Amino acid sequence: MIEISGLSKKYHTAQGTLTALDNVNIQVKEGEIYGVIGPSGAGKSTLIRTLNLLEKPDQGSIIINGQDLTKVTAGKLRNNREKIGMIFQHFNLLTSRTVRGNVSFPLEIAGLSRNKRLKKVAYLLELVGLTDRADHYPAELSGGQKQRVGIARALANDPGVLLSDEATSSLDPESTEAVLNLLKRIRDELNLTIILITHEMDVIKDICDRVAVMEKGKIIEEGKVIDLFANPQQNLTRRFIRTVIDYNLPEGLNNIKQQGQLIRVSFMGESTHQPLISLLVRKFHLDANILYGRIDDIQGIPFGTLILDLEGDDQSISKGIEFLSNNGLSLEVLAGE
Ligand SMILES: Nc1ncnc2c1ncn2[C@@H]1O[C@H](COP(=O)(O)OP(=O)(O)OP(=O)(O)O)[C@@H](O)[C@H]1O
Repeated sequence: MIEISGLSKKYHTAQGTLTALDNVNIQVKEGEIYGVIGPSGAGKSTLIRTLNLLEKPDQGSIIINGQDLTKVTAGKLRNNREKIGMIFQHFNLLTSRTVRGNVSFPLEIAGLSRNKRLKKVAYLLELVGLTDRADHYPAELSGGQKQRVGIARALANDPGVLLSDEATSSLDPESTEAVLNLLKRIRDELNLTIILITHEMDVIKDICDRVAVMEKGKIIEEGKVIDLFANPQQNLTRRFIRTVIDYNLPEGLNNIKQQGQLIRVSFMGESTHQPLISLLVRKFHLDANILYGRIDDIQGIPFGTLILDLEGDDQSISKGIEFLSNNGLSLEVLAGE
């Protein structure tokens, strides 16, 4: 369990004081993949650097398994760092070492015997599917393979926590999928806790259990990924969601003469199995014209979006909207007559 409480960090520059982290509170459960998403400058890297013990926060605590990392003395820093693995956007591999040499490096620093190192490296390369590349140099690998070396190296000292800093941002879609699948697999096999920072909502949608949305150093929204998709509260969250699920009315439909009240309905899981729209029409004597609809898949859960043009008297429309809302659908009124 990771408990980040009241974390704050200011930078004092010639231009003035900049608040990079502003009272950040996050709890991550063991074995969870927790995403932090935000635009450039939101404070994501600063958050990772404080978790990584590369920077001290001005205030707050980071408690991992009962120990407050912000209170760790210099002598114990290395021990604690070993328990937190890290992977990077640009891999940070040693170009003059082979794949084997790169994965072996943290074990050499930890003082493991040659025999033990060889065994451990062989196990790690097997785990990430790179046994046949052991004697290659980083320059001879694809981006996805380089990141898998980075993952093997990060796992060398058996960390309980893995920090991922934009680890798929410079990869093509196929390699991104392979790396994300690998992260999911090692989480399952090793019961790792993963904190992942990204500016890509696709990554959050694919592998995160929960997510925090960051803006200007603050967490502005937080929750289960599926709940955030179904019912985003903040404009920034909606903007991120629209990068993966574009639920705006397609352009060609913008000119259609709307007859009644336009609403966007989002539904997921159980509610996709109920005939709520036909119930709405029958119960409240409304006409519902479906202008647009799509069903996406979020981590195996169907997530649907419909844009309806509801026609009827005002009171029936209000009651109908209430009915949909009471039945677990998330609604947004787009425009009225
Ligand atoms: N060492 C530093 N000195 C001064 N200001 C800094 C320093 N590091 C970060 N900042 C500032 O703190 C704010 C948060 O930066 P941070 O790098 O954490 O954001 P980010 O969300 O990771 O952005 P990006 O996605 O572009 O990497 C920014 O306004 C940045 O300019």
